[in-house]
Amino acid sequence: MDKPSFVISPEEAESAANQLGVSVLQLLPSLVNPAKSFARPPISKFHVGAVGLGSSGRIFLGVNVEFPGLPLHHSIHAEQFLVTNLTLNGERHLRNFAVSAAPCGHCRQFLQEIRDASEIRLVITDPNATADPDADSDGFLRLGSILPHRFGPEDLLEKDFPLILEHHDNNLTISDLDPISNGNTVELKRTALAAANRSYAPYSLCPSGVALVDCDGKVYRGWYMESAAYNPSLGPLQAALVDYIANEGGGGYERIVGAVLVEKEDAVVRQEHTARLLIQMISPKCDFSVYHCH
Ligand SMILES: O=c1ccn([C@H]2C[C@H](O)[C@@H](CO)O2)c(=O)[nH]1
Ligand SMILES: [Zn+2]
Repeated sequence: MDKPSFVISPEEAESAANQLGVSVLQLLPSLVNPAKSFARPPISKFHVGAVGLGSSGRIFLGVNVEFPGLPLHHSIHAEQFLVTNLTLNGERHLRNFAVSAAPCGHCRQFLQEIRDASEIRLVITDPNATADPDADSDGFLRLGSILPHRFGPEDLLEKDFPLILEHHDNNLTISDLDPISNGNTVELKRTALAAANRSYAPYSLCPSGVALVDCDGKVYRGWYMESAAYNPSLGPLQAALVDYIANEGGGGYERIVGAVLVEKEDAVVRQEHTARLLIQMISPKCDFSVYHCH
C-alpha cells in the first residue's frame, strides 16, 4: 500500500483476498501493519493500526494520532479513528475488526455506542498478546468477552434510539446562511452545519460539526460523537482531522488554512474553546470561526 487509502472498496478487498488465497475476514489482520505506518504518534512513537470490515463489504482503516503541545486527552485512538471513518462514510455496521494492540478500556467503552457492540468480533495481531480461551476457532474474540458488565447507551437512552452508526438528522439551521458573504466561508459554514446535523450527541443534546479547508481549497468535515461514559467522546475537530488525515494524502496540519465550527448558542457542552486551542496548536495561521445554530 503506497498512497494512504483509508477506505477499501468491496471489489478491491475481494481481489486482495483472492490474491492471498484467504477470505476477506482473514485479510483484516494482514492490513494492520500497513495501517500502522499511517499513524501519527509523535509523542509515544507507538503506532496503532485498526482495520474493520463494514456491513457494505468495504474495509476501513484507523490509526492513532497525537498532538504535541497539548494534554494527552486530545489524542485520537486508532479504534476511535476507525469508528469516525465508518461514520464519515455512512457505514451502518461494524462486525469485525483487527487491531495491532489490545484495545484500551477507553476504546472498549467508545465502541459501546455501536448497536449490538458485545457481538462485534476482534482479533489482536500483537504476537505477544496472550491466546484467549474465549476466542473463536478463527482467532476472533467477542467484544463482550473483553468488556463484560458493560455500561452503555441502553443505561441512558430509549432502546430504539439511533446509535452512532445509524442515521441522524439534528434539524439544525443557521438563520444568516448568507450567500452574499465570501464564497469560501459560505461553503465551509454549510459543510459545518451539515456535519453538525449528523452529530451523535444523545447525552448532552449539544451536537456540533467542523469543516476545514486546506491550501488547495479542498474541504474536510467531521462531527462530534458522544460516549455514554462521557470522557471517551470525540470532538468535532478531531473527527474533521480524521477526514483530513484519511483524504488529504499525508500532508502536515499547517496546510489547513480555514476552520469553521457550528454549534448551538446556548449549548451546555461547548466545543469552541477546546477546538480553538487544538487548531491553534497544530496550524497556528489557520483562520478559525464559530457560527451558532438553532
Ligand atoms: O486502545 C488503544 C490504546 C492506545 N492507543 C494509542 C493512544 C496513544 O496514541 C498511544 C499510546 O497509548 O497508543 C490506541 O490507539 N488505542
Ligand atoms: Zn484506546
